[in-house]
Amino acid sequence: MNHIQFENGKLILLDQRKLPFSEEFIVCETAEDVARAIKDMIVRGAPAIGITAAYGFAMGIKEGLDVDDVYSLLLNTRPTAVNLKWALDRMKNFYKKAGNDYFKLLEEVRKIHLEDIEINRKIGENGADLFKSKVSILTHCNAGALATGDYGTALGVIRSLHKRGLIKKVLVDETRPYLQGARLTAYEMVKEGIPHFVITDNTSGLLMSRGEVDAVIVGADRIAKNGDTANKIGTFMLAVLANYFNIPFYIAAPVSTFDFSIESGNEIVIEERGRDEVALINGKSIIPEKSPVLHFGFDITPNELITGFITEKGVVKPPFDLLQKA
Ligand SMILES: CSC[C@@H](O)[C@@H](O)C(=O)COP(=O)(O)O
Repeated sequence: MNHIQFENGKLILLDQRKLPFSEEFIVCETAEDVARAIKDMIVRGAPAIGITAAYGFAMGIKEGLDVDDVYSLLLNTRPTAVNLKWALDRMKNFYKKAGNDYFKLLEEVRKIHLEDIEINRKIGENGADLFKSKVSILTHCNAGALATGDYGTALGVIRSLHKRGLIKKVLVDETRPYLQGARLTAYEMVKEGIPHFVITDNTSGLLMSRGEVDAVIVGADRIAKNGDTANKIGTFMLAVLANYFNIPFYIAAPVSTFDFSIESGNEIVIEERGRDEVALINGKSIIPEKSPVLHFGFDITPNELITGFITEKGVVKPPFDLLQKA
């Protein structure tokens, strides 16, 4: 998937707001453009925004911006996904050693980008090892190639399972209101020829009660030291349902999504977004003009509802000692 490309000093991003109906690209020429692209969700998904911000950092330094200014410009775009801070911290530390040598900075960004793809393949294989027969997997939001450097985390596991001939079907939550599932995950499933059904967000209980779901696998935006996990709004409800029906519930995420500086999910800032995303469908209001909305982008799933964390270092549970070793 060529959704994040860097050519001749410009960052070219596939405009994910337009998918699946048109594949249009946006060209970012400055760090400011990159920050806007993250804020406006032209690119989204925790690892993908980290990679994008790292390109923006290198571009900002080339423009002659102050290092702290470019760091905070990019960091203040979206609050919940910790991969953004992880990538910017790595770039800032690298800058301290390499100085403003743009080509060296760019090399480091490409490293981050390629490493992420490699990590996702490992996550995919580690996750696929959990299953020995054909399974139906339910997923929420888009934790796919589009949300990462490529291949995906939760969808990485699904891709690896599919290669092994072990996917019966993927149940794709539409993921209101931004419809990352209906628009983006379904788009990836079609491209890969993976059998799937798009379902409304309120269908999972019925399917679980009928034995139609063997496991739930989703991505994450930030995982606290105790395993509490922030992911797309609606993830928590799925975890509660899965627990009720005794269905394994997995988080698939790279080590860069773990935030060992916070003890629990209470410390995670949850993004709140504008009214229009909830109130409008295709530009038309579906609610009374006077109704306000509550629109949280993410929720926190408590660690006790999570069967395991599928990472590039293996499938783990808290305490995450193994992940904290270099
Ligand atoms: C591998 S992506 C993991 C998460 O970032 C994903 O599940 C998610 O919640 C994305 O939210 P988004 O608001 O689309 O950026």
